[in-house]
Amino acid sequence: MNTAMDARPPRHEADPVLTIEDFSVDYLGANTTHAVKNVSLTLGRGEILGLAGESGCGKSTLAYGVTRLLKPPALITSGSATFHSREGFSVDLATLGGADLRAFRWDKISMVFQGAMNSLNPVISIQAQIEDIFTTHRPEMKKAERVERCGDLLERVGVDRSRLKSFPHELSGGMRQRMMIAMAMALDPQVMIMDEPTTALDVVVQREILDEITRLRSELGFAVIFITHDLPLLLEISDRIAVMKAGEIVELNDAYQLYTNPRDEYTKRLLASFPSLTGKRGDFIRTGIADDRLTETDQEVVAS
Ligand SMILES: Nc1ncnc2c1ncn2[C@@H]1O[C@H](COP(=O)(O)OP(=O)(O)OP(=O)(O)O)[C@@H](O)[C@H]1O
Repeated sequence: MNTAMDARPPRHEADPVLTIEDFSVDYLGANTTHAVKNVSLTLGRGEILGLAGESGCGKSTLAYGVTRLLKPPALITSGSATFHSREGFSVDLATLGGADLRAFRWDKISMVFQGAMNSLNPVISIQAQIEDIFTTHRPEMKKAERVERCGDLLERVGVDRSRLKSFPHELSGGMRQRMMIAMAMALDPQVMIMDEPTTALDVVVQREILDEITRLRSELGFAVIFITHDLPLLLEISDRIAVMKAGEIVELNDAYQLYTNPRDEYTKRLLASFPSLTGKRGDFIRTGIADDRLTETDQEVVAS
């Protein structure tokens, strides 16, 4: 029976923060690659959307394309990406150029890329590197406030503020990646795109950072596009998951629905390729994070 609740559009449609429509990207050359083909999706405000799919299916190209970071031979051949600000305005990212686009990227949409922690400048202190974001984007901010904010940011991601004086080589990989996440959050963006942000880290550190991301998302309300080929990880942290294959989204659904009732053959194969997902359901719920997605019957299965 349809209730008033059922009639309501899903949250991501009712309150979108990013709308991607018919987005296509080619890499031009003797053998042109159609890396992203007519992708449409809507990211809801505060939502974690997982983007899964095997290596080379176009996940990163989509992320770089949407944020206009692609360089030739990449060419956006169709579509648009529109950001809907919580302040009430919408902007087609294609209409932004140069300084506007750079400002927009830190301010409204920020990114954490795989291996980004290795691109930190080794001879500049952590403080100076974070402070630089404020000096550039918030020039009116006073020095004392900048330093205070740098310390707050580090603490937000679980790094002691005394580390501000350290240099990148003095921090562990996990700490450096936390610092990248802190930097991406510096200007309170409404969307964060994370491309394999924890892949290079050991599983314990990876787990800590993922918990941190989900906690901060609840606290600060930003939306995340989380890209990885690690489907079990996505099932734990995502509200919805889009599965990509050969440049196209073949399935997009609520994470739990996708896990329990995959519709596309490729999604089924992807799920089956992770042994831990084919065992008892308790194997999949590696932490308590996803417990609230389970029905009572599922809870009994996990408990037994
Ligand atoms: N600079 C480039 N020039 C030509 N082709 C490219 C370039 N970068 C990526 N491609 C191709 O575009 C397709 C999509 O690649 P992309 O890196 O977006 O996939 P991905 O799903 O993010 O992979 P991974 O998980 O390995 O990062 C692949 O066929 C890849 O070979």
